[in-house]
Amino acid sequence: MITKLTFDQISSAVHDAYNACKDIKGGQNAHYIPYLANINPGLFGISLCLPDGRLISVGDTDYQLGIESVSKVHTAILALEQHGAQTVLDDIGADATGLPFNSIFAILLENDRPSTPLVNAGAIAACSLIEPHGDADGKWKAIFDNMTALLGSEPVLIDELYQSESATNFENRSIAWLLRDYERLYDDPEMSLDLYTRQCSLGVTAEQLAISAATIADDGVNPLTKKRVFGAELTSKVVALMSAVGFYEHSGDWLYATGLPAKTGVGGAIIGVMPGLFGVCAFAPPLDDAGNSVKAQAALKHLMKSLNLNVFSNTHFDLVEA
Ligand SMILES: NC(=O)CC[C@H](N)C(=O)O
Repeated sequence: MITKLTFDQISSAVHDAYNACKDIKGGQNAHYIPYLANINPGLFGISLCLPDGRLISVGDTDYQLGIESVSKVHTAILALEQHGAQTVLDDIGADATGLPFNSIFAILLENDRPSTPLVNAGAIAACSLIEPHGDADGKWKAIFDNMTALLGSEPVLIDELYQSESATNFENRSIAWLLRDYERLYDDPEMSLDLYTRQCSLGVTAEQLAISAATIADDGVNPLTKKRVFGAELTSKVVALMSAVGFYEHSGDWLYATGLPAKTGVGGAIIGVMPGLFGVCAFAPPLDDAGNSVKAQAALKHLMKSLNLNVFSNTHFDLVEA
């Protein structure tokens, strides 16, 4: 079924979601990363980007937030673009772990495979896969440039966050060396870990993240810059990865409740992709027990319900002029 929607109707739905959720309490900032523990828990914003580049933004959508695990999507895209879908499946995997994002147990259960580039193990493995092999500066440039192309503008490294994470990421260090032992890291472990930590420490706005989500929804063409960032055949792979594990151990519940393929980060952002329709980002720092923003989840759930959209249903919308 095709629903006709105007820009104003979509804009109202975004504003309604904001107003309905702005007073929601609950959750707490990521406490294990000192920088994130101290950011203002009251920040909240939603930004939605349409394939024609029009943006609808409400709230704190120009606040520079820590991208954290949302960056796993961006670097997975780069690994897919550089190596192809089959190599990423063979070398990393695409399975949901059903376990927390930093689970070492998941690596053991998955018979030595990192399992998916959207959990910590697979994301560190993805950084190890990025070309040019053995060249930390060259790899960082590739990760940064790819991120910039997806966002449509440059992110900014939040040095304090990078230092904060580097000083406390002992679990991720264990993951990197365990993968090394299983021959599931494809470059130097400390270098791969550092690249991962650095990409998680990039500062981006909710608006930039919505544009990157819209680039995925738009089959790899950035709706603002109009530049092709990745091959259209990769969209379904990226959306499949996000659907399978975007909310870690809560991924099934999320997808069942909302029908929105999405990916969270402990900085409080969630990006959502409706292929062909829009990319969206909601942001609020307090998290649930799985590390997913409480308020951003509520806002995206509200939005999907009021637009009557679901990736598993046959309702699509045609954007029409009023
Ligand atoms: N889920 C997340 O956003 C986790 C990212 C964080 N940098 C970590 O590795 O723990």
